[in-house]
Amino acid sequence: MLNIAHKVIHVAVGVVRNAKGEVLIAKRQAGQHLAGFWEFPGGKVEQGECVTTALARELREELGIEVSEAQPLITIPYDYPEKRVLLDVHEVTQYSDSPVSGEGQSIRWVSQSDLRDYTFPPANAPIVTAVQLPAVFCISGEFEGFAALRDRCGSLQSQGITHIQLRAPHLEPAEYLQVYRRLSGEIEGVSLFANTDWQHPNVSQVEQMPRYIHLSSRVLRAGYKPVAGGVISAACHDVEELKLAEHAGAHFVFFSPVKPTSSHPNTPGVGWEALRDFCAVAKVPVYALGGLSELDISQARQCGAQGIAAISALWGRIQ
Ligand SMILES: Nc1nc2c([nH]c(=O)n2[C@@H]2O[C@H](COP(=O)(O)OP(=O)(O)OP(=O)(O)O)[C@@H](O)[C@H]2O)c(=O)[nH]1
Ligand SMILES: [Mg+2]
Repeated sequence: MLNIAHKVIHVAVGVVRNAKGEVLIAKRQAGQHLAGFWEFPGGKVEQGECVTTALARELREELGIEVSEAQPLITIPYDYPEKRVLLDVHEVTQYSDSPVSGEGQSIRWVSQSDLRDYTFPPANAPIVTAVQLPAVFCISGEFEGFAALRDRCGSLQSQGITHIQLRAPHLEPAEYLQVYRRLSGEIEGVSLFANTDWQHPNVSQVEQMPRYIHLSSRVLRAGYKPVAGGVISAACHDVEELKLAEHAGAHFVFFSPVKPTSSHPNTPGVGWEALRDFCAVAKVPVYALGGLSELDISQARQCGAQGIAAISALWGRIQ
């Protein structure tokens, strides 16, 4: 059994991409912990070493590359039966030399979408999610009529937005689903999340659930757990809701409000330190939400978030 007093092993892990956007993975070798699983390269942070120095050293040893720039992507605390690890994952944004197998391990370049075909250690699922998610997530604001909604989403897509949550509290449930389905069919290439706040889903409705589902905190607190198979996001305002979200199988969450926001004018922002504390305990990627724009991505990342989500800053921006 795991001795709770066991020291947490701090591990520096790197997401390395090539010019095609493929990600480098390596196979753990016989004799290593979790032998046979694919992993992202990296290794243990030594005593007195900072995580970025450890990352550069491990990637030099394992792949023969020189890392000159890396950005935090996600931290994952995870308890294996035999050890506790903290995976401190960084996106390697600049490196020199081509990666080669430095320790006899198999290495492979894999497209983002094919990562799902590989078997990673149990702690790694959120890394795969984080690699596949963008830094910016749009939540829809007001719109008048379907054509305006579709055009706005199309415009955002042409500006590089790939993930949108359809938030339309003014629509009745049946109309919401109709608009959602029609829009999904017309904006290919965008992952469109259905906000379940339009109803308390029950078992019969689960059958026709969209592939991308967003759970509002009200739905979360009602104990709703979607059937497996879709991609699930959830809204959280505190760690209690985070635990509910993780229990419901959420692949990623939104944490709000980081700053005061026009959609919730009477709620003060909780601030960056609260975001940092939240991200430190989250086992899934976190989007900072509330009064933020793309100018806040770097600060959000420094706090351990995946990036920012926004209504006002993105929805109003039409080319
Ligand atoms: N590098 C790496 N380690 C991971 C990942 N996922 C995961 O659970 N781990 C765990 O993190 C721990 C430390 O990683 P490591 O074994 O690569 O450390 P290392 O390079 O210093 O290896 P060594 O002890 O053989 O010298 C291991 O228990 C490993 O199973 C991952 O994606 N990459
Ligand atoms: Mg290693």
